[in-house]
Amino acid sequence: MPSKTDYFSSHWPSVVRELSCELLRQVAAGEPLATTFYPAISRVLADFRPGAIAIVRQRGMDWGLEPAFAAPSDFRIAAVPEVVISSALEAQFIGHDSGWVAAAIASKDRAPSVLVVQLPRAAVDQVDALRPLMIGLAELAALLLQIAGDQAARAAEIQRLTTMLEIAATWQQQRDWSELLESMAEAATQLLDAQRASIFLWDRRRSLLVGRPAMGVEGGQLEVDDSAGIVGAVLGSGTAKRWDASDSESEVNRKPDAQLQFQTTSLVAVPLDNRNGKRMGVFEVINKRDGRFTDQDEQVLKELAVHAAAAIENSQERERLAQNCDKLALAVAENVQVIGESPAIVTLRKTSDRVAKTDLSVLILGENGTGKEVLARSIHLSGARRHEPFIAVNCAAIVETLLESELFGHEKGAFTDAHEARAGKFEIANGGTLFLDEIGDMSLSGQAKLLRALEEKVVVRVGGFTPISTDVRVLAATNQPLAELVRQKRFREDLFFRLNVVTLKLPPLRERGDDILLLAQHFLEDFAHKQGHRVPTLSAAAARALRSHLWPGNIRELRNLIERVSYLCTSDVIQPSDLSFSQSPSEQSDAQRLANKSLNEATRQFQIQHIQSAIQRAGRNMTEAAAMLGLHRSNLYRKMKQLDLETIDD
Ligand SMILES: Nc1ncnc2c1ncn2[C@@H]1O[C@H](COP(=O)(O)OP(=O)(O)OP(=O)(O)O)[C@@H](O)[C@H]1O
Repeated sequence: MPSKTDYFSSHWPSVVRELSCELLRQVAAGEPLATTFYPAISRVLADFRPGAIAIVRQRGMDWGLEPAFAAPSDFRIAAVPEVVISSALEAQFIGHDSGWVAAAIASKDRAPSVLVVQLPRAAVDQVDALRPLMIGLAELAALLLQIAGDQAARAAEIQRLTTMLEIAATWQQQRDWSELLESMAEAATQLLDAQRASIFLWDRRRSLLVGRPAMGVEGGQLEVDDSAGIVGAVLGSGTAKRWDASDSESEVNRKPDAQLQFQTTSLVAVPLDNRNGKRMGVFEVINKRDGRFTDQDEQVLKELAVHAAAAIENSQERERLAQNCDKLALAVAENVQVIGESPAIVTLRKTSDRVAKTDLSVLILGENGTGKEVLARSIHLSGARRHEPFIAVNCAAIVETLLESELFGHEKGAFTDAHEARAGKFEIANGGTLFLDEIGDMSLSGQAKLLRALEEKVVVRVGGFTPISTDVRVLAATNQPLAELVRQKRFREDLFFRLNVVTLKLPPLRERGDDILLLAQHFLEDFAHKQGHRVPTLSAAAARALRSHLWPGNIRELRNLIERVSYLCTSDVIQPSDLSFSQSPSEQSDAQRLANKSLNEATRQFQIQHIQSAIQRAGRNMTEAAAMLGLHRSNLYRKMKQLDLETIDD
C-alpha cells in the first residue's frame, strides 16, 4: 500500500492522479463509490477500448467479485483465465495473450484481489503502455478499498453500539424478571449469530449456577454445579473463555446438553459482575451458526454482560424494594386497625375486608370521633392501592370558593392568589384513594363538580383547559344523616348514589360495650411505649367508670383521656379518680344532643345518662343509687340490663 504522499507524486500517471483526486473528494463528501468506481476506470482506460473490467477477490478456494463496487452485470468471472489472476498476484502486473491484463491489489489484511481488464486483440501490443496505468489504478483501488473497509467497520461499530444502547435501555425498563432474562438471551443470540444463550446466576449458598432461560427444562431453569465445565471455570477465574470442537472435550460439562437434548459445538462465556465487581454469574452463548466465535463476539458479549449485570441488579433491587414496601404497608396496616370485638364491629370488619379488595365507592357513616378515617385508611391499606397515596380532604374545613381548586388544582394566574400552578387532590391521589371527609358539608355547586369528576374520571384544573385523567378510588364519610339531607334537597341524590355503593356504619363508642376497654388498653400500651414506661393497668373500678361513661366524643375523647392519664398518673394502677372526664360541650345541653334522635332513642340515652350520673353521685353504691332514682335495687339492675349497661356489685 502506498503512503498518502505517494499518490500525487512519483509513478502514477497523471490521469490516475486526477482520478484519485476526484474519487477521494467523493469519499470525503461521504458519497459512496459503489456505482462510480468502474465507470471512472473505464474513462481512464478509454483509449485502450477495454471490454470487461472488474476487481476479483479470493473467497475460500474460489474467486468472486469484490462486493464494495458494483461490477457490470454482464461480467462473467469464469471468462477470466485462472492463470491471469495467479500470475498477477505473483508479478504485480501481467498482460496475457488471451487479451486479459491484470494488476494485483496489495492489501495486508484483506483477501488477495486483482484488477482485471479485457482488451480487444488489437490492443495487446499496447500492454507495455498499460502497465503503469494498471498498477496506478490497482494501487488507487487498494487505497479506496481500505477507506471503504474502514468506513464500513466504523458504521458497523456505530450500529453495534446503537443496538447495544437500545438493548440496555429496554432492559432497564423491563419489570418482569423472566422476561428480562429471556430478552437478554435473545439479544445475545442475535448479536452473536448463535443458536442459544443462557444467563447463569450464582447461588453461592447452594454452590449452584442457575441458568435461565433453559428451553425444554421443567420450570425453564437449569441448575449446574458452580465449578463444572467452562461456565464453572469462567465463574471461578473471572476471565472469558471460548471453546469449540477442536478444543479438549474434557473442558465441557455435557450434563446440561443431555438434560436439554442439545449438542454444544462451540461456546463463548463471560463473567457477570455487578457494579462493585462482585461476581453474580456467567453469560454464555452457544453454537455460532457459521464457524466459531471470534474475538469480536467475545468483546460484544462482554459489553452485553455489563448491561445485563446492571439490569439484573436493578431488577433485584426493585424486587427487594417492592418487598420492603409490602412489609411497610403491612406494618402500617397493622397499626391502622379497627379495634374491637363487639358484634357490630366484627361484622363491619368482615364487610370492610371484602370491599377493600374491590374499587367500589364506600360511604362511611358515624358520629364524630368514631374512627371513620381510621376505617377508610384500613380499607386503603388492605387493598391493591396500598402502595399508592391515601389523600384525605376535609370538605367542611375548606371554604367553598377554594374547594374546587383544592380538589382539581389550578393553573398559574387562575385567581388572584394563584401565583403558581398546583395539582389538586384528585391528581395527587392518582392511582390511590381519595378520602372525602365531612362530605355532607359540601356545597351544592361543589357536589355537582365532584359528581362530574367521579363520572368522567377526568379533572380540569381551575383556569385550565386540558382534561387530566385520574384513577382514584373514592371513600367518603359524614356524621350527618345524608339520606335526610337528600330528602331536604341539601345533598344531590345522584351524588349520594354514586358515593353510597356500599355503606359502612361505625357505632358510637357507648354502644360498643367492652370495646371501650380494648381501645383503652390499646391507647395505654401505645402511650406507654411512646414514653418508654411500663404499661399501667386499669383498676376494676376505673374500668367500670370507662364502661359507664357516655363518650359523646367517642374514640377521640377516649384517646385524649388515656393520653392525659398516661402522662399525669404516676401510679401503675389507674383509679377512677385519675379519670378526669372532660365536660363535652354537648353534655351542656341534653336537648340539643338528643335533637336528632327518635323519641325512643332519646329516652334510652337520657335514661342511661341519668342512671350513670346517679351511680357516680352515690359513689357507685347501687342501693343508694336505686334509692336516689326512686327504684328498688333489683328494678335498677333489670333496667340497666335492658339498657345494655354493665351492672356493678356493691
Ligand atoms: N381503631 C382505632 N385504633 C386506634 N385509634 C383509633 C381507632 N379508631 C379511632 N381512633 C382514634 O380516634 C380518633 C378519631 O378517629 P377518626 O379521626 O378516624 O374518627 P372520625 O370518625 O373520622 O372523626 P371525625 O368525624 O371527627 O372526622 C383518632 O385520634 C384516631 O387515631
